[in-house]
Amino acid sequence: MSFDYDLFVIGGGSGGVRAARIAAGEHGARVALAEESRMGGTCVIRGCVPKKLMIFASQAGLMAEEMRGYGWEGAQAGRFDWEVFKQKLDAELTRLELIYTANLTKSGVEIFHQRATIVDHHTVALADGTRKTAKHILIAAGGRPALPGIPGEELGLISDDLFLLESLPRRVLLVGGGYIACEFATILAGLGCETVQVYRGDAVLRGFDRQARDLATLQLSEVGIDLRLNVTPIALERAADRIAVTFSDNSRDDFDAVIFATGRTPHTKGLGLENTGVHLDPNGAIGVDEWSQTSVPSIFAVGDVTDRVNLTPVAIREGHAFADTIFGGRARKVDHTTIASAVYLRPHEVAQIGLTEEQAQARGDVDVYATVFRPMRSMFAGSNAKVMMKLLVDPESDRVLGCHIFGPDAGEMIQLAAIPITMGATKADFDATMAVHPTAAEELVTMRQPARRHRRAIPAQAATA
Ligand SMILES: Cc1cc2nc3c(=O)[nH]c(=O)nc-3n(C[C@H](O)[C@H](O)[C@H](O)COP(=O)(O)OP(=O)(O)OC[C@H]3O[C@@H](n4cnc5c(N)ncnc54)[C@H](O)[C@@H]3O)c2cc1C
Ligand SMILES: NC(=O)c1ccc[n+]([C@@H]2O[C@H](COP(=O)([O-])OP(=O)(O)OC[C@H]3O[C@@H](n4cnc5c(N)ncnc54)[C@H](O)[C@@H]3O)[C@@H](O)[C@H]2O)c1
Repeated sequence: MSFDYDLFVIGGGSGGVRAARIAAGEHGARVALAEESRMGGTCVIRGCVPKKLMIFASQAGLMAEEMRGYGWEGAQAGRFDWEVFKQKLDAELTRLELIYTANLTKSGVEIFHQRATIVDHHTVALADGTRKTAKHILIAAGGRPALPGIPGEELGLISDDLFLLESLPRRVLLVGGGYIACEFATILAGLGCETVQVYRGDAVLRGFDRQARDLATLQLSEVGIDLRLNVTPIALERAADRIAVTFSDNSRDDFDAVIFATGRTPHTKGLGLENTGVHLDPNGAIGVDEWSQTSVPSIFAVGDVTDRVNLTPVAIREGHAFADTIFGGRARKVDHTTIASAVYLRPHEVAQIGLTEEQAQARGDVDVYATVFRPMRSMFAGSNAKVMMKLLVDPESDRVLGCHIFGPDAGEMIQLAAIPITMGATKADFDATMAVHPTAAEELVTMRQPARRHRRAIPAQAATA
């Protein structure tokens, strides 16, 4: 049977673009890609990139405060001009979008700037009504913000909207305690908005190491965010030009904007999957095996649409491995077990790789090398901000099971620590590494004594046997 293409990719985000570029450019496959919005997807257009630039923009106040502590009398952040920033941001995103498009075209990928849906195991329909056939279809449709399902939620915004605002809200509510809520609370407070964040749990960033979570929770309050824990909104109403919110503790408050950062769901709705028999997980994610293959042999899926680990480098790696395996004659799987990530808060970031202390303890014996201290730079300026470094070590093998950092540029630090940890480094390897002085990161190679040792309790019967 002959097909129009060897591969048709649905979605021009991190995973789709990489798969298409490698399949066509490196392995000579005939590839087409459909993107219904802007090329580059979530990361480039409404995620990692604009978010990180906003983080950089938001730290002027903290920097000025620190510099006053160094003797720069009267140092002030000045007035932030959202319009100026947004013009520059738009130009930068357009530049990146064009680079993504040009790289695909250079690799020989045919691009369709429209929505695609699946008709059958080898056929895709484009929004203009044309149909294309392909030996393989790759779904890289990403994820979408999920709303909590409360009355009046249509009055709220989602993270996508934040990059399009005409002006910044004076008083804003962020709902959620995950990556996006914490990063955007930090950004908006840093840019001068009166920021309230509500989270239904007792410490933000569930899933991270508890000690790091506690420090992050404290920091959010210390940078001026009104963080309210164990509470969640139950209804939104329009009140003149504001939004009135009722919370689970019966309190009420008014805001200029409410932003829901209550998780993301795989973007599988309306994709035509019912025409294929592709198996979906209960949360709507596309079920795939270790080769990113769905229950239909000709259809594959990578990235957030599979809800494995929803991070850009993971989507990219999955797309690349798929292209190498199917078109490059090089079978490659992605190891999802040890993946570093960072939450870009200010002044200190949260970064992690491997097991948390709680997970390591549940797994068995673990030695915890941890230190919490005031770093030289901010302490000199009079700040109480604390840094945490933690290594979790298996006492039997000496292997480092996890590393957690709360501190300035923790994301940069964890990237480097991730190399030896992914290679299987032991605590002795860390100890053998000469420190770089004076840095905060040197603590990672100078912690000699465990702060605590967790030992699995031996059941009484086994102990006496
Ligand atoms: C605010 C925010 C900040 C983030 N920050 C970070 C970060 O700092 N670091 C990090 O690693 N990750 C971050 N992420 C997560 C990261 O952006 C995603 O994990 C990553 O973009 C997933 O890539 P993907 O290829 O799976 O999907 P996407 O990048 O979402 O791409 C999917 C594309 O498919 C298109 N599409 C969907 N359906 C169709 C269709 N039927 N036809 C045609 N086109 C279609 C969409 O328009 C979209 O462009 C962030 C996410 C958000 C929302
Ligand atoms: N720095 C980064 O790498 C980065 C940044 C942003 C996003 N991301 C990726 O994007 C994903 C999505 O981010 P996110 O912050 O939206 O999701 P998340 O899963 O990290 O957090 C969702 C938050 O919303 C809360 N929540 C969920 N349903 C709720 C409800 N009904 N009512 C009240 N609260 C509710 C959860 O308790 C949680 O605190 C992340 O998991 C991550 O994979 C990564």
